[in-house]
Amino acid sequence: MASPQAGPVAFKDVFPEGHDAPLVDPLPEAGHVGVDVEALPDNPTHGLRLYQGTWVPENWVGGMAQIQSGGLAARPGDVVLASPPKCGTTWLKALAFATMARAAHPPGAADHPLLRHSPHECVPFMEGFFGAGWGNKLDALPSPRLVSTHMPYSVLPDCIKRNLGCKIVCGLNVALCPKNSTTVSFSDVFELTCEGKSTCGPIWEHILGYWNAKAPTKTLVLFLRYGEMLQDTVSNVRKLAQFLRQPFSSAKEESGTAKAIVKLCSFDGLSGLEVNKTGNVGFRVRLLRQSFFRKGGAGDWANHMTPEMACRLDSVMRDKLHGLGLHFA
Ligand SMILES: Nc1ncnc2c1ncn2[C@@H]1O[C@H](COP(=O)(O)OS(=O)(=O)O)[C@@H](OP(=O)(O)O)[C@H]1O
Repeated sequence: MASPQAGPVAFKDVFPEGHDAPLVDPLPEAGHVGVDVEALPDNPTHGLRLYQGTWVPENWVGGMAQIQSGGLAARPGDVVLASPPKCGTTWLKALAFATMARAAHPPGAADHPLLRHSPHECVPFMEGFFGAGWGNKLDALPSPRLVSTHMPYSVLPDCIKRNLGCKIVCGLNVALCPKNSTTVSFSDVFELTCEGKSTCGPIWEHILGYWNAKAPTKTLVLFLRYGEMLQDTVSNVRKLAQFLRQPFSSAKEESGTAKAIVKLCSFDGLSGLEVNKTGNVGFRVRLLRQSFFRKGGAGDWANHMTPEMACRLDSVMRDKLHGLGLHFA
């Protein structure tokens, strides 16, 4: 079992060249991929393309294709955070990083990386890295690596799916309450979301892919649900630590360290930091705070959506995920 003392991830390993890396648009021209990419004609502003059955921003396609074509050599200890966009990725990144790196970076430390760097800097976004030509940086990271992706299971490379020790943590907000985050953050694309044309959608396919992968494959998949995490974050961090094979060693560690991790990664804690308001996430994002820390919590959808819209989206999700045993909040 990997011990936290083995020095799993540490900030310096993620960005070896430090925080001063220039802003790089991770999205080079996708056109060079050529195959299997169709324009989404009625949504030109969002620039989504259909890539292998998934709607993705044009500038992620190149990175995805590189990962699929052998760019990434998965290793047994790799941990992949796989969540649809706007479903709690930032929080999941912070919690997983703080948990895995707790030996190198105790969560209460005054110089903890998450106080100086965005969670998106601490956990590299795979397709963005490859798209920006930084794939070799992931190669250089020591095991166990912690990376993130918005790719659905169907698009993930086989080396991750078949690697006995690879672990996937899937953040699930939408399965319980799709109207909460995705469509609020992207409220102008409500209709398209209902049709499945949302970033890395159809969103139900994203959920189904990882959900169905749990049983038959050897890949280890853990689902964490945003709503449940809001209700009892400490228990979910305990579950996460166990899944990562870095369980808290004692009740004392659990009550101290786990609670410190939760505090460090809380919405109020992270969103108030200067780095998360104006900082550099390693790639170009306009309106940083609005993108990753808009409101937090559950239920804000009611301020952005009519009851009819909410009902429609619930009904679409219920219909698509029928029989999975996933309940709606
Ligand atoms: N620490 C913490 N705790 C609880 N909730 C948090 C946290 N950090 C981010 N968020 C909320 O997550 C929403 C953004 O989703 P993502 O992080 O998945 O966005 S992204 O895909 O990485 O762009 C977005 O939700 P909304 O505010 O409803 O838009 C964020 O507020």
